[in-house]
Amino acid sequence: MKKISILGSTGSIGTQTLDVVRKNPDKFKVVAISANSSVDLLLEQIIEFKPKYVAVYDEASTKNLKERIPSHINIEVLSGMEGLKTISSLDEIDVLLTAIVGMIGLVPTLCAIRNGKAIALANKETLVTAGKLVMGEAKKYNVDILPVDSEHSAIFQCLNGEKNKNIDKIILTASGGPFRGKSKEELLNVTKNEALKHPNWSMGRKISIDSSTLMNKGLEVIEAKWLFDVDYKDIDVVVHPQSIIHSMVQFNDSSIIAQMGCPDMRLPIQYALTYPDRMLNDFERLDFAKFSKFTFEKPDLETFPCLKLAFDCLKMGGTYCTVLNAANEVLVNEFLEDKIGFYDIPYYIEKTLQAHNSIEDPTLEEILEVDRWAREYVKKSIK
Ligand SMILES: NC(=O)C1=CN([C@@H]2O[C@H](COP(=O)(O)OP(=O)(O)OC[C@H]3O[C@@H](n4cnc5c(N)ncnc54)[C@H](OP(=O)(O)O)[C@@H]3O)[C@@H](O)[C@H]2O)C=CC1
Ligand SMILES: CC(=O)[C@@H](O)[C@H](O)COP(=O)(O)O
Ligand SMILES: [Mn+2]
Repeated sequence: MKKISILGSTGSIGTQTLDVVRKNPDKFKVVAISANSSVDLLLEQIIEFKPKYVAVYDEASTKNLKERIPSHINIEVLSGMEGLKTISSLDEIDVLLTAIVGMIGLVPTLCAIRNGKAIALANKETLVTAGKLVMGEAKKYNVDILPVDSEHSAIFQCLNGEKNKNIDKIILTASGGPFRGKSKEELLNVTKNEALKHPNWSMGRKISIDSSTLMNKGLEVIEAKWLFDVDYKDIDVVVHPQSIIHSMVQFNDSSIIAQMGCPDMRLPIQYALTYPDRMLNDFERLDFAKFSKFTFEKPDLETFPCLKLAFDCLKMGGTYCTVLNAANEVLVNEFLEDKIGFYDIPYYIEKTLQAHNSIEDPTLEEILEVDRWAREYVKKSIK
């Protein structure tokens, strides 16, 4: 029985994780759940999964939840960052599944690692903002970081039984998002509702906007660099609009191994929880006869500058990726609130990067400070 704590149980990845648990009650037990403020859904999850702990980040929502939990239910209710850290490092858990969105997941993830907990990592922003630090701590504490992101799970599966040094390159597939094939002129005035319509995946709002700008692929390039210890020059991005090949690895003998499947995040979630085993499930099987073609294209870096900015940040190193991530989090939020346009996202990210004095080998405190600086700089710039 694997005992799980979930950061962000109410979101897209969180609820799909609970679905995997629901189907396998003899294999998994949810010990702790958490959210920012989705009290109604937390209450339903508490009643169904009977966790021992719940952490709510938002203070008013914590109070609201406490008042509504039926008196016969025995559960410890925690609050704020301390609550997230506590449920990430509980003695009774085996794995922390990070389904929280944004770099707010960094500190609790580090806390879990330092307490020897395996990490099933969906929260890519944690590795984007502090990849070197997180992977260094994972090595020091001998902790597995098991990828949940579909592309990284695919690469992880392709590398199963292989030695990393034989990698020629990693080929990350991208759907191209809802605006694939459009020109810059056509995208100048797109709305958030258009940007939220991902062609193949149903996901949370932040990652959906990131997919529409191709920043998601940029964040994934950075995530891949840290997870698989490869140089940015050895990571290629190819647009594959069908999202059936989830990513590939080319080895030094020219052989390419790909991982495929129907687009369903429950598979990489399940694999991260059962690794190194596989587990029978009833998920849809891929029917090749249904596909008249699999297609591949080069990403359009002119129309989607965010992907190039991510490569540039990896190349420059230091704290540039921290700034990229922080600026992007603020700007995506502003776009979702209709306060800025689609192309303001790359414009203000670039402006913030240009104003940044990078720090080599930053400590956690320096990363948090750079993150704070970048957020403030962006907010002042767009006023
Ligand atoms: N969705 C997907 O298919 C994929 C997602 N990912 C990555 O997984 C992560 C989660 O994405 P997704 O599930 O789509 O996001 P959602 O927006 O659907 O869910 C986010 C979750 O995080 C919680 N949360 C947000 N802020 C806080 C906070 N301050 N404290 C505690 N909890 C918080 C939310 O709680 P509340 O409900 O209260 O707001 C919610 O449970 C992201 O990093 C994303 O990039 C990676 C691959 C695929
Ligand atoms: C499901 C998943 O892992 C997402 O990150 C997805 O890959 C988004 O698709 P694109 O960013 O390729 O549009
Ligand atoms: Mn992905």
